[in-house]
Amino acid sequence: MTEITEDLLKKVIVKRKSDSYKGKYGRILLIGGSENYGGAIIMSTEGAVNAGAGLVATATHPMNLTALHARLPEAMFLDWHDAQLADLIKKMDVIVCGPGLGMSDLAKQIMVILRRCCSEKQTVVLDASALDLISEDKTLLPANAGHLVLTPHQMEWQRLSQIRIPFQTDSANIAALNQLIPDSNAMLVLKSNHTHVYDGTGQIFVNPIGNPGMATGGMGDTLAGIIGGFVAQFGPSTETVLAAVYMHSLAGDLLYQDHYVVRPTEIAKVLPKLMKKYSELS
Ligand SMILES: NC(=O)C1=CN([C@@H]2O[C@H](COP(=O)(O)OP(=O)(O)OC[C@H]3O[C@@H](n4cnc5c(N)ncnc54)[C@H](OP(=O)(O)O)[C@@H]3O)[C@@H](O)[C@H]2O)[C@@H](O)CC1
Ligand SMILES: Nc1ncnc2c1ncn2[C@@H]1O[C@H](COP(=O)(O)OP(=O)(O)O)[C@@H](O)[C@H]1O
Ligand SMILES: [Mg+2]
Repeated sequence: MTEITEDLLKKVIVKRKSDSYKGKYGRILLIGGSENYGGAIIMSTEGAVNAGAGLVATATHPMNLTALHARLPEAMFLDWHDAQLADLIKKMDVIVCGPGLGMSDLAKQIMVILRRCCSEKQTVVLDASALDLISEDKTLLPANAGHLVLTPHQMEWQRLSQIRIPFQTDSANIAALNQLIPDSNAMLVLKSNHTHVYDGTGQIFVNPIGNPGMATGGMGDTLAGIIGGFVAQFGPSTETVLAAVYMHSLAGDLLYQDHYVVRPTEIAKVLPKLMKKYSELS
């Protein structure tokens, strides 16, 4: 097992080249946010924008439009009922699906569209309801994606893997991941107070940082957006995902020094400054 270290941030977060434009930092689509869970996809989107994705679009329930744009005019919006969703998915480098998506028939249809439209050039990050929908119907897994990153908390992983929380050992988790997705391009980010990350080749990484101030609704939604934003601009490697996991907790620890509770939106807020610092050390 390998501990993720700060050095990885210096390696992954490189200085931006003068000779570049938004298209060089990745296109990302975030899908989620039903009537009751609009905040989830807004927090994910905030994670992706502040992590530096070049172009960000959000497909969500139309009632979230005003709130989304009030916080994030940087994000493009698509009504998730719109038939253009399929074409939009095809144009993206990264798709994050699940935060606040819910378990409705429409949510299932969206998963079917995602599975049909994603391709080997793309990374799909699956979180929250997307994982729960796959637990109910494994055929919804977007297996054609070039890279898949699953980000369950322990209960979501229990539903998906059928391994009860006390029995979620590294060896059991690796076996379940390989059974679910035989492709070595899949990663499992199993979130907890010490998140373990498994890549498809059997390597195990542990995140040694983070704090209980981060036990706040929306913290995982934000992480999914940060992972997506990192992959969009730094490429779909194991190191990129590990750096995103570490950066999320590092921001949390920084805030926890003088905050009793760490708000997910505050994590997103400090990202650009922290990323600047590490890019100058690279
Ligand atoms: N602002 C918004 O819009 C927000 C919207 N959100 C959206 O809500 C949707 C549902 O997601 P969810 O995570 O809230 O619910 P679910 O998957 O049922 O898990 C809770 C159950 O699992 C159990 N549990 C055991 N271990 C656990 C662990 N380590 N971590 C967490 N839970 C653990 C836990 O046990 P208990 O608390 O009862 O002890 C409980 O029984 C999803 O779409 C998400 O994106 C949220 O992100 C919040 C902010
Ligand atoms: N006690 C803790 N110590 C460190 N990190 C924590 C702790 N509690 C929660 N986290 C982090 O917060 C996030 C919670 O994710 P999740 O349960 O999916 O949140 P949500 O669905 O509400 O957005 C994970 O990244 C997890 O590692
Ligand atoms: Mg979650």
